[in-house]
Amino acid sequence: MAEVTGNLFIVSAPSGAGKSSLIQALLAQHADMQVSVSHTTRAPRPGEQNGVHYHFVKVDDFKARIAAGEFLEWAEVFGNYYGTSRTTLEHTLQQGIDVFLDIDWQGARQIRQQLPDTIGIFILPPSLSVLQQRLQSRGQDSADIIAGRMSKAQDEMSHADEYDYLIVNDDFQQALLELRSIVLCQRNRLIRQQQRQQDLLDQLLAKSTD
Ligand SMILES: Nc1ncnc2c1ncn2[C@@H]1O[C@H](COP(=O)(O)OP(=O)(O)OP(=O)(O)O)[C@@H](O)[C@H]1O
Ligand SMILES: Nc1nc2c(ncn2[C@@H]2O[C@H](COP(=O)(O)O)[C@@H](O)[C@H]2O)c(=O)[nH]1
Repeated sequence: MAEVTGNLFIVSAPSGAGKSSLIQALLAQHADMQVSVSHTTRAPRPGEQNGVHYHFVKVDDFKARIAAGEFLEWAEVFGNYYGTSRTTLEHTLQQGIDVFLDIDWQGARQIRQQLPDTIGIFILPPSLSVLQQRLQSRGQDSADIIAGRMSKAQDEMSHADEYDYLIVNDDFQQALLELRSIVLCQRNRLIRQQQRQQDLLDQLLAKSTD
């Protein structure tokens, strides 16, 4: 039996809609899934650890990695660079591990062009005022940064129709249940599909040796 590769899930949302919280809550229930740790030129927030939340790098370092083709996707978001390491992601998927990318719509487009089987999930806030309250109550960004992120929220949401699934994150537990259902259904589908392909291959090989 051939090895089953992992599923790749992209989760996007306007800043503060709750995508990181939802992914972390799902991973707490499924230790066999992982979230990709991006590189960023953004300064760490209080409590953020290098290599855990992000790989924090300088702009020159990030640009050198772009030039070396290290990123499967990268984008400038809210004035900082963010990118996904190609080799780390490929290695994790090859081990059969499902991976989440917490990335913006620009990165999602780049991934879809290269890996069309990727499953895209877009998280919507119940309203813009709730989004603003969440950014404020998170208590990690200045008023200026929150204003900048709010000004980009509608632009990010205008790309929601490029994704396979939409989840409105109003009640957190309900949204988590929806995310979990999508992920588990897709996982079962991929396992069945890969098993069918393997069965077909086995039959062809058996015939050719008859
Ligand atoms: N359903 C919910 N109800 C109330 N608060 C929520 C809900 N979902 C998330 N939050 C809170 O909203 C804040 C923003 O959530 P989170 O950091 O997960 O957003 P995000 O989409 O990952 O943002 P960013 O793109 O800026 O990283 C956090 O303080 C989180 O605890
Ligand atoms: N295209 C990419 N976007 C990314 C990546 N990592 C994070 N992000 C997105 O940036 C914003 C801001 O994140 P924050 O941690 O500063 O709040 C958010 O929309 C993330 O999804 C990436 O590797 N590529």
